[in-house]
Amino acid sequence: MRETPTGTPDPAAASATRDVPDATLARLPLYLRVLQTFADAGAATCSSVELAEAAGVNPAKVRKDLSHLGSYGTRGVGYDVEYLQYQIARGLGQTQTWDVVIVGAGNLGSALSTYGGFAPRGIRVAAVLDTDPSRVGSTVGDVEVRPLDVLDAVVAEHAIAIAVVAVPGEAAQEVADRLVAAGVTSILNFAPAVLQVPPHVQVRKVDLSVELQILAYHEQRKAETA
Ligand SMILES: NC(=O)c1ccc[n+]([C@@H]2O[C@H](COP(=O)([O-])OP(=O)(O)OC[C@H]3O[C@@H](n4cnc5c(N)ncnc54)[C@H](O)[C@@H]3O)[C@@H](O)[C@H]2O)c1
Repeated sequence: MRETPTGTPDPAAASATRDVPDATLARLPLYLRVLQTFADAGAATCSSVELAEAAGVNPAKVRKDLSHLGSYGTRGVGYDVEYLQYQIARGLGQTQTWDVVIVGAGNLGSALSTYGGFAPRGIRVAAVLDTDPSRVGSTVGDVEVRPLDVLDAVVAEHAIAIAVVAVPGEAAQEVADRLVAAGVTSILNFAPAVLQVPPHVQVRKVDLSVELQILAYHEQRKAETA
């Protein structure tokens, strides 16, 4: 069981995201940001319409998204802002700290490990590993780059379930195999490779070039219709 930042086991957090669709999960951080602006403005409650307008989502979708977290609001009153913030944070696993390991301490791995935006969301880079002896022993952010050989020990020591793959495409499958063997069950893959993993392991692939290509496509369409 992972622990909350205060060290208290949080069983509710472990089950909070069960059965929540990915599309809903992707909108929850947006709601969280909007709710923080409401809280900063001193609002104790908000309606689904207010939340929807501020988030740029339709109100029915907001209500459906929040119902996945067991949050239905109160008729005529709306949602309690503070409690909804807690429920969403719990749904996103942010009431607990998740230690992750980054494999590959090159341009991308280094940038990710020094990024300050993970910690507020309950993600801590516990280890950065690389096979290049010239990188091992250097420091990225607060973390010393260690050899890939310590993977098993690092995963066991920090009870790591989540890993980031930031190695060249040709090394990605071998790294994934080692991660799975070490006990990692979730992989965020940046490498240009389709990873083969057992069914109990979840892989999410990030490809910024695809995102840029989509924007380029829309720009081209705009230019064509102009
Ligand atoms: N998906 C995206 O949007 C996106 C964006 C940028 C880069 N990338 C990909 O991310 C990966 C990293 O890119 P980069 O620019 O940081 O490359 P890089 O060459 O700077 O870094 C790669 C690092 O991986 C290490 N490495 C190689 N084999 C290894 C292994 N078996 N185990 C552990 N470490 C190993 C290397 O020593 C190096 O430090 C590449 O596959 C690249 O194509 C993806």
